[in-house]
Amino acid sequence: MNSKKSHNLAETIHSLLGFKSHLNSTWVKSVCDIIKNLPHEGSTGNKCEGSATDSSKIKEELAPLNDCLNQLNMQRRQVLNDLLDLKGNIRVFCRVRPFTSGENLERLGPVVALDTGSLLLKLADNKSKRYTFDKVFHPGSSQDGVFSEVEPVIKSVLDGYNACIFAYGQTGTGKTFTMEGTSDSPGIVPRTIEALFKQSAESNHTFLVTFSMLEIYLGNLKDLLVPQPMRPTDPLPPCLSIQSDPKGGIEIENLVTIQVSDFNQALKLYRLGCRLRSTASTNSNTTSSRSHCMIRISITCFNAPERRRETNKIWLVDLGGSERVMKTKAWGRRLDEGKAINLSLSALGDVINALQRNKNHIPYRNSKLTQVLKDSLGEDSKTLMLVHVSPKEEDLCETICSLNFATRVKSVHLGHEESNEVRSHKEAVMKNLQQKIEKIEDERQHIGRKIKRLKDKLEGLTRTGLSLEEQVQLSQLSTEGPPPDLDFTKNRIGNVITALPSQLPRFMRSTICSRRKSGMEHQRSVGRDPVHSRRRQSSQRAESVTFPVKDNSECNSDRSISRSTCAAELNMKASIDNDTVYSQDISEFDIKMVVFPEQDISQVTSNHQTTAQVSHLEKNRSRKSNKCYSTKILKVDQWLDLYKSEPSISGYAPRNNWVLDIPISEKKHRTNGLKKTEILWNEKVSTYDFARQRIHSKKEKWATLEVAGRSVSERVGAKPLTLRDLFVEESISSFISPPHATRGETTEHPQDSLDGLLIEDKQGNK
Ligand SMILES: Nc1ncnc2c1ncn2[C@@H]1O[C@H](COP(=O)(O)OP(=O)(O)OP(=O)(O)O)[C@@H](O)[C@H]1O
Repeated sequence: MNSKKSHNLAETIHSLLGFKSHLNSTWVKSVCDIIKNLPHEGSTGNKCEGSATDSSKIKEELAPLNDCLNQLNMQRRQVLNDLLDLKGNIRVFCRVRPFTSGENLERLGPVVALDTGSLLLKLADNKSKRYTFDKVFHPGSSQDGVFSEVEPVIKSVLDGYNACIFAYGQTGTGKTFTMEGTSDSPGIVPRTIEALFKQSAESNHTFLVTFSMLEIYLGNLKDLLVPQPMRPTDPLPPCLSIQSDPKGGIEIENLVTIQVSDFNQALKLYRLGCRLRSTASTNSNTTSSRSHCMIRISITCFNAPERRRETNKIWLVDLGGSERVMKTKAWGRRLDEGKAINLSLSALGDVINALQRNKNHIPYRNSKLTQVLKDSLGEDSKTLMLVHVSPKEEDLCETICSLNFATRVKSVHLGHEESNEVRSHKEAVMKNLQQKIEKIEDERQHIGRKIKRLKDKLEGLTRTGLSLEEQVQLSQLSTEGPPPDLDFTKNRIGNVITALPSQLPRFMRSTICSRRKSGMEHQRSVGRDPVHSRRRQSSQRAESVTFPVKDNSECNSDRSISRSTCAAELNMKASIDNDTVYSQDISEFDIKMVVFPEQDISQVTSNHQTTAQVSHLEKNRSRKSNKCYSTKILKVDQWLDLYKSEPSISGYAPRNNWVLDIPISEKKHRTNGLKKTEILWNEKVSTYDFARQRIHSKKEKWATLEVAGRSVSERVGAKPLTLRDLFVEESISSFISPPHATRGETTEHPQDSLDGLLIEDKQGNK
């Protein structure tokens, strides 16, 4: 059965729903079950008897092996969980950044790493304070070393647990280095993706892995996999809103979720997403992250009862840098960003602290960050917080703040300091568990290899059951009703807004005031000049405010009011204050309010709906009460097709010519025989690597070079780029996204005018 047939079949089954009274969701489920168990085309008909006997023999051999593997999986899950329980479901690590070039290496810093679990902070007057964590990574620690401590959590994710890994710390202390890393030393995100795929391949199950990436900038959620408009006439991407289901599961409406089949695909998506992150130059970091960057990897596995959940997820979060605004002397937009980051970080601290203390009330609703992570923090989720500190004397205050935050987060240990005896007993038990895990792992691998060999043999003889995709379709059909409309190719950005809610019951859909219209949509419906309509709305500038609302609905949504700046407009205004590389900051400037189901139904009734329509709504509501919001999963091609006819992908600047500001000076140099030009873009250095791309001829200058405007990332005279071009262009050779500037670099040829800017090609032609 190919996927097309399955899709049609799914549609056909669904179209029969409601025709007769017995054709209800239970009926759909039983039909689906029958289909799942049907023999396949290849396995019937004129198959020779010999191969049938062979395959039944192989199946006979496979059955006990699979049972055994499942047993081992279950054992491993149990032992690993015991180990993590002992270690603590919320663990806090501390990483001390080494001195970087340009910093005064002669003076010793105040942070002294004592052993693998504690560090000493030297304070004034010969005083010092000792801090203890689950693990301390010294300045010389490697990315490998860090990841080895993270790996058990990844295993837990494959076992069906939700997890969250955070990088916390003052700006410039190495959070992005730890999470993203560099080409030579990849960080936690690429390693996690790699480990997930590697371990899932070794498992006897098939996993459906999806990738999403968003950032929380100034309190607003922004999809990092959606190219963002830079011109006022560009359509706006759909608004993201947080939905919660009765079981406490969190889903983000409209968040692009892409099915990834291997490490390379996921990594390419990650790197494209990294390009869209809001970064800016601050006193502390030339490429400071001004937002929380969140990567969500979801895993679905059917028919694996030993897993904790059928679908679970891991969030990898590079938090915005905490900062003391007094010190950074930030003002204007930088100040707003700093405040928004600090507010949400303290909300995160409150949540983790409340979880650690088993409090009845967990204040998830105090920030978007904690709302998004609600189902991945606490309960049986695994949480890792990596707190980063600077080795510098002048950062002592920030270091104390970060260490106090970390101590607060692991507060469960406070006041319950274990005696040496208890600790050594615990360590012995953990060691024992660790050895057990290793033994089970060896056995698993041995049996896994046997199973693989047999399966390969079997595959040559007969086709296996339904593909994962078919399983997903059938599963969605049997649990939620309508199959997801995967035909996105005809939908464009604006249409997605309308396409998505059409599959939700009315009460789940956003109201007029909750929906942000795309530029095009707005133009169409209001018939006004989009520039004017936007400007009218963009007068607000603030961070998101969330009001806790008592939720007595079966399917509550967080009711929030978001206001923020219209970046498209701000980009147009040349202000030195607005130099955040926020290519996508087209955030909401209207009031967003997600209406509760009951309220919505009563509204509909009062709007003279027929009884039949209301009962249809009710039916939908009860169907959706099992699962409030179903994620639409796109294949990479479907996602690329969504934006295939974009004239230019303004949000994603090509990797090696990252131009988002007015160049003020440039320098040229030669590295390994390759000519490079580095241009200082208003405190931000972009590297042009001519070995990789020859696009920098005179004709192909960026608009920024010719127009004395700001933040126009559009090439003049060059072929317009599509998302597909950029996706294909991404090479896996390096992990790092935009070229990271080296601090303290000076320029050789300062120049104030754009006219004199010369770009060299590989041959050195000007
Ligand atoms: N462990 C490390 N080893 C080597 N270099 C490091 C390490 N940690 C950080 N760095 C370097 O320090 C600089 C700042 O690091 P990074 O940008 O990761 O900080 P950050 O905490 O993410 O800052 P922000 O919050 O402003 O984004 C980078 O040049 C990075 O390469």
